[in-house]
Amino acid sequence: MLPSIGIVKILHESLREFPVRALVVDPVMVSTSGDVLAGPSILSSFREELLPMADIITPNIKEASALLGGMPLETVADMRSAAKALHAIGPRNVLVKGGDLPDSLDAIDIFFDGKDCHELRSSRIKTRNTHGTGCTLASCIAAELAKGSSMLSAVKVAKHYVETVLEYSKDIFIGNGRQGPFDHLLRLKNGIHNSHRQGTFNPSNLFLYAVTDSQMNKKWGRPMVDAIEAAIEGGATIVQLREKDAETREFLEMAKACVGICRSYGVPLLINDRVDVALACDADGVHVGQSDMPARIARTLLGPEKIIGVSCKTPEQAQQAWIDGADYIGCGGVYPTNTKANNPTLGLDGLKAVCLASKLPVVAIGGINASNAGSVMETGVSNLKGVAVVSALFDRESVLAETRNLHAILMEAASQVK
Ligand SMILES: Cc1ncc(COP(=O)(O)OP(=O)(O)O)c(N)n1
Ligand SMILES: Cc1nc(C(=O)O)sc1CCOP(=O)(O)O
Ligand SMILES: [Mg+2]
Repeated sequence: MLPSIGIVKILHESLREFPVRALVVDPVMVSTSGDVLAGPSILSSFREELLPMADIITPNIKEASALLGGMPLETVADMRSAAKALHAIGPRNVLVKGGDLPDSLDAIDIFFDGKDCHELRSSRIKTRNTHGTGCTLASCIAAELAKGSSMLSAVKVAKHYVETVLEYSKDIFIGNGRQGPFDHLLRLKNGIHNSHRQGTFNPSNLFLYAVTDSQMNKKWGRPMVDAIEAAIEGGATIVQLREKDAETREFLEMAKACVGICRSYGVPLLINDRVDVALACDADGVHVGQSDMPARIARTLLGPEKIIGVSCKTPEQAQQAWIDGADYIGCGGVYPTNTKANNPTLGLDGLKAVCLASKLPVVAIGGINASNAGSVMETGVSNLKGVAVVSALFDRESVLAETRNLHAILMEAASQVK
């Protein structure tokens, strides 16, 4: 809430001097309750100074109309035109919030990124407790961007959060006045933070990352589901189904069976390469490499809740993974491997360079086994969260024993680093 031209100017100068990673501008002028919070005198400084710097602006329809010189906004089509007109002023993305749109059963927002216009719908919750919804939405977008989400994904998560909290707090009665507040602590109170399916990705899941290989399991004469169950029993904290030879239908059937096993243990299951298979079996996410579907597109297809990992061998790729909205990076080959043909070896220095280039959690992969896993973990880079392993678990007689042993080694190394 910036009530004077002087304050807008100081903010503008400070942001030029100390640029931020992502600037979310909620041009607070008229509240949902109709109160005027910043007068028309500062409209031009908003337009000229703040809006062009913004990564996203989030006006409600009254604010969008005011910023556009009183343009009437009564329909979704008007909101689309307004989003485009506001984009022309300079912000990189625009979200026009239609919560106050008359005659609409849903709460419809229009998101425009300069190219595509998205209509984002959520159900309209009947409640008087709407105080602070706009501020919460903008803050949640900022928090999601800080965590590395793409813009559209951040907006979707924020909208979903506001909708969920409105529903949760719709019957609270406290205080006086026409509107009541809503209760942001829903997740804590409902224990949602304990469930990776409903919350966001937990980087500690990367600690012991088991990547399957059907050839190896065939060689040892065991079904894939048995191998996965043994790995989980031994301490695997996440599983990736990596099927390089299977036909789509066979892959999907296997994936469904593996989802069942992993879900019964509360361990996330990711699908390597195939976003379609991940969607079809409702896996927890995908892992994609530099020649697979780009993570940015996978995020659009899978939505904000699914886990997306990206293989990165260079600091540039690591920076891109963050921009694309990935949840974690798989970095390798740390050591030479026979499991993936022609895979370049980065060594521990290459691994460190990738870790330092990103805030995303990283899992190391490639030639890692019981004899070198400790050294990998002891590199001590704070965002290196674990190791991903194929042959050292699955090209062995006892998956259970190998996973247990590796888990113990990693626990020991992690305690040294602390
Ligand atoms: C955890 C993890 N890291 C890296 C990879 C390799 O992915 P990619 O480069 O796409 O190669 P393929 O595995 O698809 O051959 C991975 N699968 N998992
Ligand atoms: C699947 C994969 N990706 C790699 C990468 O460097 O991105 S190395 C690799 C194979 C890892 O198998 P193992 O644990 O048997 O060495
Ligand atoms: Mg791949």
